[in-house]
Amino acid sequence: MITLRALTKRYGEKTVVDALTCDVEPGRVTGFLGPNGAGKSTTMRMTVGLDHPQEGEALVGGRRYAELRHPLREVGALLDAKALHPGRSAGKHLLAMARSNGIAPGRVEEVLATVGLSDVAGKRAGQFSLGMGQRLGIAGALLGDPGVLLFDEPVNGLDPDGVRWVRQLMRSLAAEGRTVFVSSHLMSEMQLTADHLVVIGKGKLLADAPVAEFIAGNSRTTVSVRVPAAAELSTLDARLRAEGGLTHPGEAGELVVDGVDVTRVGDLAHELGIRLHGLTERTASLEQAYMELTASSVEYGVSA
Ligand SMILES: Nc1ncnc2c1ncn2[C@@H]1O[C@H](COP(=O)(O)OP(=O)(O)OP(=O)(O)O)[C@@H](O)[C@H]1O
Repeated sequence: MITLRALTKRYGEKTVVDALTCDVEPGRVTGFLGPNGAGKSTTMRMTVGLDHPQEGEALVGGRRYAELRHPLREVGALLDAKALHPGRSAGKHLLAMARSNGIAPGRVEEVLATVGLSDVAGKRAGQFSLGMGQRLGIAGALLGDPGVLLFDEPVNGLDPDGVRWVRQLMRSLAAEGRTVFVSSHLMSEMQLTADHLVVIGKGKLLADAPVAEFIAGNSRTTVSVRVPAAAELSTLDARLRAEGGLTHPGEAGELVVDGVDVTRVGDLAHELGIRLHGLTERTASLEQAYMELTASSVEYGVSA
């Protein structure tokens, strides 16, 4: 479990993490979302003792990072996959990490196998592709078999196969009861990977909710209806508006209805004797819900 309590970080005049309070629970994948510069990496860095808050605290299993006796055995993190000694082999890099943290050297082979790098263990990290570097960073996070894991943009630079592999890894780590906190800008991927979301904007908490609840609470479900006869379409349109629905033309002659649920649209068409060629409920994606919520928190956006 990660506990953030009024966590606050300022750089000069700028507050980049602003009284952030939330719990990141074990046994599920928690996605950490927010526009560029929202303060995600800074929050993660403070959780693993690489940055220090001016106020508040970030706790791992109830303790500050500095108080953990064997930090890597309690919390693993992939923060900057490029922060490697380029001349050192993958195996030696992990062995050095194991030695300085009281982790059995045999664990190195295990994590190399987990991330699919066993065959290149002797290769210098500087010759690794972006994807291989990410895998090595993930191996480092897993080395101490910790109960809490943080991954900052783990799928950055990975091919589709690698992206799927990361998704399955995150899910299985959570299924083992670990705390998995992962930041990403890939909303479609987060929708598949995360159970729960923490969303921040300009350092402040914007949402802390299960994925389905977040989507439902920050977007609208619409109904798309297809009526082949133009006269019948306008009759149905008028009736839907009379019911308080908002309508507008969609793609390929469809009518998009907001504010009347799908069963009511079907029943009304039936009552009016109108023939339908399509009736579909359209649920918003995580991306749409996220854009809706964060629209006013985008720091580096291009104004329209
Ligand atoms: N060492 C530093 N000195 C000054 N400002 C910093 C420092 N580190 C981060 N910042 C600023 O803090 C803010 C938050 O940065 P952070 O990297 O935590 O955001 P992020 O949400 O991870 O963004 P991204 O999605 O772009 O990675 C940014 O405005 C950044 O410029």
